[in-house]
Amino acid sequence: MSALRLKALPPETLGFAAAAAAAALVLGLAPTALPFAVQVGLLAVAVVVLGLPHGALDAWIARRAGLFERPLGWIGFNLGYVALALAVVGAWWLFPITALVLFLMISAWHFAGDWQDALMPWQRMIAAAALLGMPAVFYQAEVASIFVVLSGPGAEVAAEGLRSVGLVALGALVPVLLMTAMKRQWTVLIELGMLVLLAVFAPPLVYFVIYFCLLHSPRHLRATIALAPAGERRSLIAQALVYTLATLVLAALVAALLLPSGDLSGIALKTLFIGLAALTVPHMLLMLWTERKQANVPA
Ligand SMILES: CC1=C(/C=C/C(C)=C/C=C/C(C)=C/C=C/C=C(C)/C=C/C=C(C)/C=C/C2=C(C)CCCC2(C)C)C(C)(C)CCC1
Ligand SMILES: [Fe+2]
Repeated sequence: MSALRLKALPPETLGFAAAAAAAALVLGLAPTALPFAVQVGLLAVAVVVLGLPHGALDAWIARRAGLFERPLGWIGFNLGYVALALAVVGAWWLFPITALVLFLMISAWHFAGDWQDALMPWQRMIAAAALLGMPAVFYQAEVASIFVVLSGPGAEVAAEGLRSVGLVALGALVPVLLMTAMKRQWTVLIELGMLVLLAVFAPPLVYFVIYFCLLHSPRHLRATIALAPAGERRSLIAQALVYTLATLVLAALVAALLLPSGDLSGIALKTLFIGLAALTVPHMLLMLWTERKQANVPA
């Protein structure tokens, strides 16, 4: 067996694995260490600081890929992005449970991209289904009550469905893990293995925050920054900052207009996840478009 050299692993794999191991250990020993309101606070801060910036470079990616060139094109891109995001918020308002289910499906597709270069499409599908399904397998009541906050009574059905998907995906993940071990794909093996461990020991929001903010977002950010010429990196960071702040202002406005006052965790949870769902649609469409363009397939 070839030696596993930690230095050869991508930095986000190391950071994610270390955080997952620490969280699993602490929460395994003291399962009630993090009250729900603290988990929501953690999620909010981490998503803003580490999660949002990975989409905040979308305008830069779009320009680089040739989606627009002139200032008018830039305005059109921004308006189109916001319009798509608002359409998702509208759809959630009208059809909350269908929107939640679609969000889960689109997210699985999007997160499968984290293993684009390492796994075959069917393996990626299993990995993504397990990634989203595992919290519902190990913490069904918690996932059901989060879904009810997001989409109202009746959304427990989505948690039950997700649990079934998670159970099947967990079974199917075993041969995928064995194959990655046989092929000595240590990065994927560590990431998927630590996800399983984390899903068992960490409550769903902590699980999600560690995956999304320490693996998904940094991987995407690192790939984007690597594309930029060294001289452009400063302006890239400035852009990420401005777009992140703009997103916060927009989210606060939409939440203030649409959400009735109530308990703070519920409002924060709704703003965060419905906000992420809203941003996912334009964010993912852009990723799809640029991938197709790179692969030279007509979009
Ligand atoms: C460019 C632009 C902008 C910005 C943007 C951004 C900043 C973006 C971002 C983006 C992003 C940042 C995205 C994200 C995504 C995310 C996702 C996709 C998520 C998902 C999730 C999930 C699916 C979850 C699930 C769950 C729950 C809910 C509970 C528990 C359990 C579980 C985990 C299962 C603006 C608007 C300013 C303007 C225009 C242009
Ligand atoms: Fe993403």
